[in-house]
Amino acid sequence: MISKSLLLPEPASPAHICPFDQACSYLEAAAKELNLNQGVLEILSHPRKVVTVSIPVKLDDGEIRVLAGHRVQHSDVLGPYKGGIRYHPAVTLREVSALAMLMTWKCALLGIPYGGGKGGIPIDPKRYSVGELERITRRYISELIKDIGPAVDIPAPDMGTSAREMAWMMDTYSVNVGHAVPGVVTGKPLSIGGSLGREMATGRGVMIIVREALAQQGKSLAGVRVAIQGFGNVGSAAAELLHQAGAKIIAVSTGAGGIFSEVGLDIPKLKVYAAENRKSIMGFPQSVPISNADLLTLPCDVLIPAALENQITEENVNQVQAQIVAEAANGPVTLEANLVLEARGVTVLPDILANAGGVVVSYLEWVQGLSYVFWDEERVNREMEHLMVQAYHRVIQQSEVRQIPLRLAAYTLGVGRVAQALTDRGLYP
Ligand SMILES: NC(=O)C1=CN([C@@H]2O[C@H](COP(=O)(O)OP(=O)(O)OC[C@H]3O[C@@H](n4cnc5c(N)ncnc54)[C@H](O)[C@@H]3O)[C@@H](O)[C@H]2O)C=CC1
Ligand SMILES: O=C(O)CCC(=O)C(=O)O
Repeated sequence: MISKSLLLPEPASPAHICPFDQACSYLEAAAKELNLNQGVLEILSHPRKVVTVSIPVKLDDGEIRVLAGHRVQHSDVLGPYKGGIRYHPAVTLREVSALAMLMTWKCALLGIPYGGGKGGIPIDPKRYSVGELERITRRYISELIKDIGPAVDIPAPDMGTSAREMAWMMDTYSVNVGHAVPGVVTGKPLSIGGSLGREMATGRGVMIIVREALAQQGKSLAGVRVAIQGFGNVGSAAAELLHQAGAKIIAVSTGAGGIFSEVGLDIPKLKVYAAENRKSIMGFPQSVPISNADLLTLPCDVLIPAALENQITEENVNQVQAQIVAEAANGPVTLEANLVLEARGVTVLPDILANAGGVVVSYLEWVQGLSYVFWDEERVNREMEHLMVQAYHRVIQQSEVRQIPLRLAAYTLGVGRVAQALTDRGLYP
């Protein structure tokens, strides 16, 4: 039995589904399948570095508040730590640590030369003004100056952050070191070295993986009924591209609830509606309201959770009707629910594969920045699609050869690659 993590506080209560314990369980299953050395497993079970900083911020009304900012660096065996920064009230050190570990396997699975990291601040960004968010972001990055950098640790957007925050981060880092360093973050605006295609990349990757999974069942995207939880960066891009490919998006949601249409939602119009209504989708013409809970159990072909972790659990898994669950979010299906879905023959496309389009285009952005040559969007999308499709087929092959489910197949590929590199490098002597 491994000691989970010496570096992290215990979860709040035994009943709480701890994302870090879940991530360790998946790692242990992969280690068992690979017959991995116990010492290697022990190393991979621990984040290499855990940083928590205080972020004092003066709010617009003069109040001083001190926030916590986390950055967890799980592994840099294959290259610089890589992963997004999340602004959400539910952020905890254990959640960020789990997400950092997932990034390590994701980058390894996709064959891109990065380790895994993740950061987060437990705030609801909707409750702060733009000025307050800028001050919070700049102070957070100032506190992390020595821990990040284009060859060290490269943040990117995650829930609650976007190109805007990446620009503030790039500027703060650059001012601190005395010269412009665009490569310190990815997911930046185009004006400072961002890549065409990054904004839609995670959703595009989800569409590609769903398309490949359907093709394997002899089906196409045309007419397939899809329900999507979360209509942010990932959910809305996936919805748009699936809609373009002929799928029928029957339901989408945000944290405030969802909307349903039996004939399918007009996604381009919905995107305009949400942009005009401060991201709210409620009241969209020719739709009826639906709760987030009901969305997950709708009769549909493909279910895409694209918001938070732990959305499909032991409690609701038996009501899930989709034949394909594509994990656009990180960790939306719990360990127990995953077992139930697998036993029922539902195809679960695991997060480290299904949502890897974002980090792949982050990598392409970094490559373009380092080479000072920028590509057109068609090339970015083509290169990303190539890497995603290759990874999909590697996972399918691993699953068939070892007779294991797709998640375990993906994990064995990611974990196996890192373990090999760790051993070749000499186990961090
Ligand atoms: N942005 C990226 O490039 C990547 C994001 N992801 C994952 O995708 C997921 C979504 O991220 P983004 O789209 O970037 O975030 P976002 O902040 O752009 O959008 C999040 C969406 O989820 C909704 N939401 C929040 N709480 C909810 C709840 N309790 N129930 C239902 N919906 C809720 C929000 O209203 C919003 O529509 C996260 O799990 C993230 O880690 C994964 C890979 C890359
Ligand atoms: O683009 C990146 O570097 C990371 C995206 C991310 O945080 C994720 O894949 O979960």
